[in-house]
Amino acid sequence: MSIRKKLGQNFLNSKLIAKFIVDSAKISKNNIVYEIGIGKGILTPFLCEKSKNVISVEKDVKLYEESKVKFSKIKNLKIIHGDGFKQHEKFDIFVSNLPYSESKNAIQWMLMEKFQHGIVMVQYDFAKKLLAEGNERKAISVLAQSGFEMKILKKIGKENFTPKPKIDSAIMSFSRKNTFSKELIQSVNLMFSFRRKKLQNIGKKLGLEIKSDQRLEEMNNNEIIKFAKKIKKI
Ligand SMILES: C[S@@+](CC[C@H](N)C(=O)[O-])C[C@H]1O[C@@H](n2cnc3c(N)ncnc32)[C@H](O)[C@@H]1O
Repeated sequence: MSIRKKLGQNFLNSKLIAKFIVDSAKISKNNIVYEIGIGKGILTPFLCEKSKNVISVEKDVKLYEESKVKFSKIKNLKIIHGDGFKQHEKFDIFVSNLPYSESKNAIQWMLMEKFQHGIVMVQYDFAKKLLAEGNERKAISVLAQSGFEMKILKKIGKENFTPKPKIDSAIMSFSRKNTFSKELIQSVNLMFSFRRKKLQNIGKKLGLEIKSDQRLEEMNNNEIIKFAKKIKKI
């Protein structure tokens, strides 16, 4: 697979949309903003104008080097070469046009972090999956809905990216409700791997005695998280 595909390098080509993203992030002069994937840097200078500091991480060494040169005069910007999901930086607001190849990981990472709100671009279909209800829910929908208040702010046509991807995107807002541990996230994923099973059968598989013939798909998000906390202990 090419680096471009592996790292989800479809760059936003509209300054108007970049400004919309930055305005939606409701940044003030005492905020530290964290960006994953500086790319060609369409968001970054606008983020720097509004905030106290911006930390931007880029995995592609070529793009990292280019942006170091391009933005050498911006004093409140720190650019890091590496994996944005493996840094230990403190920040208030998360902003990213996410590499699509990492959407699910990114949401799981966001759930474990402590920031209050974020603006994130994802593929439109993935945004719909995050907001899915009832039977349509996946583990990631239950997790994201339990951790964040989420909204699609704007659908963005694929023509606004270079190179043009196959599908449209969506700008989403995320407001923190809960933070989750890695173990809890794993238990919810585990429960969904037994999707059609009754709770007592899921329990049996895990060596737990649970007296309930309720099925996962009949449970609301709170009930699923409560059950996941119970099995997390094993
Ligand atoms: C969809 S592009 C967005 C780039 C730019 N922010 C924009 O809006 O045009 C995703 C960027 O994330 C970078 N990237 C992919 N995975 C990454 C990771 N794990 N950590 C940091 N950067 C990553 C890619 O190299 C690419 O520059």
